[in-house]
Amino acid sequence: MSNPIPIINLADALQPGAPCSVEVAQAIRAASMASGFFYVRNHGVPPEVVARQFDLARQVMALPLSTRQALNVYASPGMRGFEIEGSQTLDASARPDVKESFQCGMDYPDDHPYVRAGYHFYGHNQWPAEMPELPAQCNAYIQRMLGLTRRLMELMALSLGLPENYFEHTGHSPMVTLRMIRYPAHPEGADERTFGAGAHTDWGAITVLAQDAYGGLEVQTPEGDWVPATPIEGCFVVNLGDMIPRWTNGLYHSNPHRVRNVHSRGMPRYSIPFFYDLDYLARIEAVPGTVPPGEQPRFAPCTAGEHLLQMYRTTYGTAAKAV
Ligand SMILES: O=C(O)CCC(=O)C(=O)O
Ligand SMILES: [Fe+2]
Repeated sequence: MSNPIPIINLADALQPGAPCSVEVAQAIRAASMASGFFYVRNHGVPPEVVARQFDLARQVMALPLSTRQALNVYASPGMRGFEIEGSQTLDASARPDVKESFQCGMDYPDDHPYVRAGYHFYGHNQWPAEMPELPAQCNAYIQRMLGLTRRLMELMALSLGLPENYFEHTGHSPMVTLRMIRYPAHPEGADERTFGAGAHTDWGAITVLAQDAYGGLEVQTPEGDWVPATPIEGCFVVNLGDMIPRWTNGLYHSNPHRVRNVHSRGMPRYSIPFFYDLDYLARIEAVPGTVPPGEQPRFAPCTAGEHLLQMYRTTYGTAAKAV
């Protein structure tokens, strides 16, 4: 089957005002109105940067269970640290996810107003002492991803007929999560309710996913079929999170996706999603031109922080409610 997820070439659209920005924005609009998934190629992040992050993912997930348990996400107000296998159930009708991960975000200083206010997601990272270089290495990758997602937000604004900088104010102190996931081989004899990551939509604004060569990610099309998001060398998979349909009154989609590590011949699969989830206080309500005259917006306005907190509580169960 041909791959229905389009590939968008960012080469001549990486800078504000770049000559191909409008054409690229149109391609983003088409993909966003379909499944909300597309690949980006020539995205400006060198292959060696991505390869190094995969090396780190393998190393960090190979740390002893005792380290991973001591630094588990529940010990951190912002859900930073290790997710032990079975912690998260992305699809409430399925079994707990067969995956484990390490997640980190931006370390805002103690005197940052959001840290002082105790906003969720502005807590500190939990770093394993065994890998002293990890904080700087992850931070460098986060900065790369931030540059790319900010540009994608500009192209998204253009795609909606808005000024390129329309969303700029929503990204001042963003919530971001860098996640390095290890999927063990799909358990033999597993039933149909078993997934590496159960069917879910992402919750934030934009996700940029690096995946290894095995595949296993599937995306639901608007018709309801599941299609593979086959790995393509040099490309990231980009998908929209639920904040974008809220922002576009349902014009753009954040489609369900899921993972089963069934193509790796028994090897673990690694993936590295980067979630760009906006400023905690960013208000999310239908942007101009998306609500037909005489109609009411389909979604109640909310802040990005409120929306995200609700989703964490739903999928991590009661333990996350305590944080
Ligand atoms: O591992 C993947 O390919 C996708 C992961 C994912 O969808 C997520 O973490 O939200
Ligand atoms: Fe996802």
